[in-house]
Amino acid sequence: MTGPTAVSETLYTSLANQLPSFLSNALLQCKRLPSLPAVALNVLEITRTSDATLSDYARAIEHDPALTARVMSVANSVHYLRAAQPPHTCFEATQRMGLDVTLATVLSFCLFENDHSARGRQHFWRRAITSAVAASYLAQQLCPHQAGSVFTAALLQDIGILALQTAYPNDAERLYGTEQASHGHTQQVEKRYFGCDHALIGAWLLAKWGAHDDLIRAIQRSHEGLETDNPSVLCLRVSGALADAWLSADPAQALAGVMRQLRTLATADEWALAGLLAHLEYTLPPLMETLGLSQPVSIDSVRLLQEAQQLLYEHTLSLSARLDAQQKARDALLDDYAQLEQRSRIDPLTQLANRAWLEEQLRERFHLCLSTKRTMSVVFIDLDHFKVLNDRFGHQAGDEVLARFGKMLASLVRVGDLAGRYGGEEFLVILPDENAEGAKRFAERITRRLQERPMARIEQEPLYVSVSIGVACLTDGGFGNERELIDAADQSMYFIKRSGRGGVSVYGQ
Ligand SMILES: Nc1nc2c(ncn2[C@@H]2O[C@H](COP(=O)(O)OP(=O)(O)OP(=O)(O)O)[C@@H](O)[C@H]2O)c(=O)[nH]1
Repeated sequence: MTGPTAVSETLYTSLANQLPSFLSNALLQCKRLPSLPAVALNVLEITRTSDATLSDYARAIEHDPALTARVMSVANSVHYLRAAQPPHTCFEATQRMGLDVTLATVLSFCLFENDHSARGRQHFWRRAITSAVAASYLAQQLCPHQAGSVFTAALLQDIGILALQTAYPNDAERLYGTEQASHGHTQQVEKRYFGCDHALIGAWLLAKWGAHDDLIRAIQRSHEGLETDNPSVLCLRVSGALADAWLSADPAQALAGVMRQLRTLATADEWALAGLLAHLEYTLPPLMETLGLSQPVSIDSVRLLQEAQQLLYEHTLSLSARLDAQQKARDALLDDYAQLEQRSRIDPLTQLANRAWLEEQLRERFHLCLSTKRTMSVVFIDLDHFKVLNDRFGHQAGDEVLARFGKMLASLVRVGDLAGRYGGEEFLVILPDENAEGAKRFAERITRRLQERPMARIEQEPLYVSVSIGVACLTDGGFGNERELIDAADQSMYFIKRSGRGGVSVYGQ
């Protein structure tokens, strides 16, 4: 068995270095800092050996006559007096009490004797006992060989609070007097006050006593999340939350919170909560009484679990309603976004693609054609004498013509083509996989349609318009980019303008 000297000096130094210096000074100078006699440390060591027997504990305890007397008197108390005869030896006493009670008695005697007065201490010790009982029960299910060491770690996990209460007695009531403050809240307050929380201080204190590294590390990391592969660490971390729930003013609500956390764990099925709660209900009251602690309100474990399950169920329902609402809001946002995006591509007057979308699409398709060795044509359309039209019939009539022309153009293109308004009275059509001849036929269809159909009626009279069209095909020009392709179609269109308007010209022909 390793003794106090086996503790790693490096670990103690590293923990001491993590403490803010004002705090380590205050703790080191504090004359009443909790301490554990060698006999208690020996008992702690025994908890680590999975094959330890009760007689190992009895032998260790017997080294200290005062401690032995205390253990015998607890064993003699009414709750353990099952045998007619009072126990005569420390072994009989430990046998009668069982391992957990023996350990709790030893540690409470060494750390708390005659010191249960302050309200914070009462709460502290009740939480320690409750988590220890819970942790040991859980360990019996998940890692039975480590049940003893898990019990001790849980019992001592908040020993840092005791150190802080002793070193800062004037602040203790303010910091720890509110029994209903959550453990998480206490940690935050400690960090604000002292620059670290009690888990680090507890680990440091245990290292100072010479406790084993495993115990020190378990306590140092006792506030970390539940995601761990180590079952004994998990039992310890869950035990604190369970103790808080058990001692809370609203145990069902608090337990529902713990159950929510447990549900996220892979081992979710293994948490035999009903058994655990029943164990707490029957074990804690006599144990608290034995250790001289006032009783918290008695709890019916079956009802507690039912209420917590109901709350959990209600929480799940409201959560799924919230998720539904969020999903709907998200869908609506996506719809809005899609509509906005669509609108940002459309020219409002003609309902065709706008110039920005035309240019983006042309750029993409141009490069796609080059890389896949396919072709495409563009058709550049400019309405003739539009200024005259506007001047004669008004801007509104001009708008009507543009809108009607847009509709007509849309009716002529095929799926995959893209028709858009390039500028005021200029339009552009992209025809994928179309050669110059095909694009020319398409352009002539436009001019024919305009001869057949008026684009407006002014005072019942039909108004016909003509267009000048330039066509350019990708394969006919050795174009370096999409801009050059548009310029070529534009040039061809101007050729028609110069030749008198109303016709089609193909680039390069
Ligand atoms: N009603 C209306 N007119 C527009 C719109 N955008 C541009 N225009 C007008 O279209 C006319 C274009 O005039 P010009 O560029 O001289 O061309 P044009 O009169 O068609 O002459 P050619 O192209 O040479 O046949 C201008 O008077 C612009 O004000 C619009 O959205 N609505």
